[in-house]
Amino acid sequence: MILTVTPNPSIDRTVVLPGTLTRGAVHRADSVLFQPGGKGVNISRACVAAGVPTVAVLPVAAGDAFVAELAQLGVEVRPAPPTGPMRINLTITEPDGTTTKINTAGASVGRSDLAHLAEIVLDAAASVRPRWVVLAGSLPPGAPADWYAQIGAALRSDGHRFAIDTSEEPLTALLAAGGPAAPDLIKPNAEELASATGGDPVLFEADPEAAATAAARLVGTSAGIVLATLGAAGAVLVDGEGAWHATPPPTTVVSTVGAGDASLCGYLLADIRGASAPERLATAVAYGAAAAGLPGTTPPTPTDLRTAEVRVRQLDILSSPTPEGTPSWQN
Ligand SMILES: O=P(O)(O)OC[C@@]1(O)O[C@H](CO)[C@@H](O)[C@@H]1O
Repeated sequence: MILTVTPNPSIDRTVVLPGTLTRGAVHRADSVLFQPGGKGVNISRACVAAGVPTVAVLPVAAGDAFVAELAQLGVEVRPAPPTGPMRINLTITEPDGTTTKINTAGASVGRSDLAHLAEIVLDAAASVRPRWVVLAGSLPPGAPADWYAQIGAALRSDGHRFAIDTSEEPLTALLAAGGPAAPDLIKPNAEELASATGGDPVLFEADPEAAATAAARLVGTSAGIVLATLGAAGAVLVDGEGAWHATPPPTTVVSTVGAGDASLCGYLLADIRGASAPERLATAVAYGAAAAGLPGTTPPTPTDLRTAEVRVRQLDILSSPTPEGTPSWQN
């Protein structure tokens, strides 16, 4: 069972262009997709496709078509306030896989809405006893940047393991909080890793060792495990035992939307079945690559995966011991 929390869900509208996007020009679309979106929602959808039970907590009215559509896809939703209009996020894809995304802000929340959302998350976690709670995506306007840190600390004190995929201020606030609010797992992309560690995202995608070295600085202080996705360069995994890099199979990219969510989901699914760290990373990368090969925000199913073609290698970035003989991030 994986419990996902998406405080700022979206309807993902994807416009598929037959050619290259030109700023200022009029285009005619090949097709248009409308899909339920938001990072936690995408993870719940991938769980269902893999046959793993999931519950998705999100601010939405119980009678909303969004909930009905997710129910039809097999995702059980625990609705929470506020129930303002669901935001619509726009994706434009080009035939070569170039993906342009414009995300809107979402409905504003007040203090009591957030308290109610937190209560629903904690109640859901207490009733379904998930193997993982995933807190994912941006926070809606009006939410304090440290909302994830607050809910993370509450989940931790109730004995839950939680993973986080977020960006900008909520990520900064979470990493700064540390202590009981430190997540068991974070899944930054190259840009988020760079913003958290002061590095260069272009360098991280070109040099996975550099990405892993930066990620290692967060392990043990800001997070238990870092799974950093690096686009076409695959992903690196750094935990208390070591560091690994995995490259994806050759992939014809259709839409990169949700590839990071799929990677995180793949990692968690492999973790639940007791896989080793390199296997967890391989599954994450297979899921991310499969998602990138699918249109719009379409989560992969197990039949889309080419896990055997993922190449994993151990990185020796953690092998230089401190004088006491333990890697510095474990001190
Ligand atoms: O604005 P956020 O919350 O950061 O991201 C939202 C979003 O881009 O994330 C998913 C892909 O990861 C999409 O389904 C959705 O539109």
